[in-house]
Amino acid sequence: MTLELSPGVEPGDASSQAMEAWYMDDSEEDQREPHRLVPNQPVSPDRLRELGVFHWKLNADIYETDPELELIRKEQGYSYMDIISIHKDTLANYEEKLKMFFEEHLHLDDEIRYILDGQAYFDVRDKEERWIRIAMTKGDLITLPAGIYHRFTLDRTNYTKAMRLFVGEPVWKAYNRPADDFDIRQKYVASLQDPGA
Ligand SMILES: CSCCC(=O)/C(O)=C/O
Ligand SMILES: [Fe+2]
Repeated sequence: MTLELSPGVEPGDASSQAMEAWYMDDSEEDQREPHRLVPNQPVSPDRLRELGVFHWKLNADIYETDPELELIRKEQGYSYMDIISIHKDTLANYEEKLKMFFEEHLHLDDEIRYILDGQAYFDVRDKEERWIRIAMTKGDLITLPAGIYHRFTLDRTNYTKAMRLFVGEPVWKAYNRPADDFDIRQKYVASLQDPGA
C-alpha cells in the first residue's frame, strides 16, 4: 500500500475532507460560538500553510492501529503521545483549564493535536494579527508552529477528545502574550517575511 502523507493532501474527496477555517468577527459573544464574519470570509489551507499551520485528515476510528498515523509519527519524530478528554466530567479543573487554553499564548515547541472524537476550535493570528478560526473535527491532525500566537476553545458541543503529540519529552508550558522576546517568536516572525529562510 502506498501512503500519501504530505500534509494537506487529503485521500479521497478533498473538498469534503478539507478542514474549514475563517476570519473571526470581534464580538464579545460566547467563545464557543463560530464568530464568523458576515458574509463569511474563508481561509484556505494554502493560506494556513503560509502561516506554518499544517493539517492531515485521518481515520480516527482506527487510531490505535492506523498505519498512516504510524508513518506520520515516524517521519515527523512524534515519539510522545497522550490523550486528553476535554469535558466537564472528565477533565480536572475543567473551567480553569478552558480559561487557560483560551488565553492568547505561544509555545517553544510545535503544538500537534489529533482530534479523536468531538470537535473544537483553534484560533491563530495571521500576518496582520487578525484571528483565524480553525474548525477541528474528528480525524483532523493539526500542527501549529512554535512561536505562533494562538488559543483553543471547545465549541457549543462542549466536548472533544484529542491526542497530543510531541517530538521527545512534552513541554506543556504556555507563554501568554506578550511573549515577543523569545528567540522562537522572532524566528517565527522572520519566517513569515521570508518563508524560504
Ligand atoms: C486540544 S489539547 C488542549 C489545548 C492545548 O493544549 C493548547 O496548548 C492550546 O493551545
Ligand atoms: Fe497552545
